[in-house]
Amino acid sequence: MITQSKQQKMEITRKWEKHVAVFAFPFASHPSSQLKLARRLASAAPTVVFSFFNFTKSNRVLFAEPGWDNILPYDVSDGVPKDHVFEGKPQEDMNFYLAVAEEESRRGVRVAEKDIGLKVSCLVVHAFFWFAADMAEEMKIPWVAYWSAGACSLSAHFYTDLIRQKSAQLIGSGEPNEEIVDFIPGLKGVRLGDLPSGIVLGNLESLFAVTLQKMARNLARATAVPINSFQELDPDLTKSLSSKLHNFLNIGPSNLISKEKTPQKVVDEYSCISWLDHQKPSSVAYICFGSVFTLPPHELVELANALEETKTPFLWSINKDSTKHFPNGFLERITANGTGKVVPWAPQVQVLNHVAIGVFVTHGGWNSVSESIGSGVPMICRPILGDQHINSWMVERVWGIGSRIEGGNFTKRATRCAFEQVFSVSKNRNKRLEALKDVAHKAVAPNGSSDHNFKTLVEVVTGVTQHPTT
Ligand SMILES: O=c1ccn([C@@H]2O[C@H](COP(=O)(O)OP(=O)(O)O[C@H]3O[C@H](CO)[C@@H](O)[C@H](O)[C@H]3O)[C@@H](O)[C@H]2O)c(=O)[nH]1
Repeated sequence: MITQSKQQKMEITRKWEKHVAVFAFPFASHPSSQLKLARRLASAAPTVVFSFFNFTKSNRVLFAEPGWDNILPYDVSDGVPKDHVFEGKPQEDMNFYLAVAEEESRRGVRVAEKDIGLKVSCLVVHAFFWFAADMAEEMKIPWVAYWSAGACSLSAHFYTDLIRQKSAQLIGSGEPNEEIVDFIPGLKGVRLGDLPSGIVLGNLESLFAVTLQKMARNLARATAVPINSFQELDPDLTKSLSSKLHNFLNIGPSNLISKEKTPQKVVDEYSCISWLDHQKPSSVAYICFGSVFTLPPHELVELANALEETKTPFLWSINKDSTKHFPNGFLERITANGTGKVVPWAPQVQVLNHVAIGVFVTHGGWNSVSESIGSGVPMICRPILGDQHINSWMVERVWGIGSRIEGGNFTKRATRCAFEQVFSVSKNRNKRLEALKDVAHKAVAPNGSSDHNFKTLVEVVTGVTQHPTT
């Protein structure tokens, strides 16, 4: 069902020159990443109206702040049958939405076109929604497939068919995780086990894996494929994908885009910044596994024990429910001696930019990796799912700006080693990290590579020509 807010009804009465539909992938940090993109586009083209399709709950949070007259939120159904009881199966909620996403999107477009009185002239959708290729063709308009992560994961998915075909021989022998794949352009030497699940390992029949394979097969039909990265980070991958896709455009990282273009209020409800103000420079481990993931309880215990034993000051963003797995008395002890702070949410970008942070312990979600690079903070990665494995491989093996936890899981010994290593290096700062941070900032600055690519994207989406920034 598609709904409208009161404010929306008022905005609809305005006269717009064009109408662009944005389909968010309504899980984890994807809607917020796609709204950032919509805001950049909306501010570059103020006479164009954007209808933004997302779940009700997420729209309510994302659109709590007013100020974006030309982005109108539309709520879509989550596809979950009435009275359904969730059993905690993997990707259960995602599968319900994937089953209805095309129907909801088509219905959404009809409703928004009627409301606004203007046909949609471009589809800007999460790349997962490959069905938009058919919609755009029928509507004779451009399909812009947005990849909210890095070139490494997109590349791995793009070559799914080739990897499956070539790795059939590899998989038969020994431990498949360890097999080296040397035929993906720009990803030489990666192990099968470092590729996102659903390509050759994991459940290849799942709706999500099938969706990603269809995305890969259809992506060359897109008019543009913008990604949330900067081309200097992955020149070889960018070259390879640019030769296969139309307008493959690195337009990020979005966390460094100037505040005027995507303003957002910084909320520090749990006083993380003032706590960090009292810590020594480069001394604190910031721990966070993204917006949805949690560690298995036994690893959470190992990590907590290692923090206490090494007396490493830490700020840990973790959902309240998971804190019940902490070792006995852990919270009381760290609060009493002041070595740590545990919060259900932290203003991560501001935290990472704080001088007290020495390392980021992360799951390797793309936004977290980008934010760490943008702040020049080294990472200890413990990937959990999806692209996090390949992102973490890049962090350690290609960019040299962090390490993966030895053995893939937190143990007291592996965590101690990782802390010792990272804190000894950070005394004279990782030079590679400093260089990447600098390049990332230059890419999004006026006339930088990402700024330039974004102007091309604005022209594709809105038809409005963007001039070089003076
Ligand atoms: O206390 C917190 C926790 C998270 N965040 C923010 O939440 C986002 C988390 O994003 P990300 O690191 O990408 O993790 P996920 O939310 O897990 O993101 C999903 O989407 C990403 C982009 O496609 C993928 O790379 C991930 O694997 C996938 O899980 C970041 O912007 C963080 O700054 C906060 O601000 N405060």
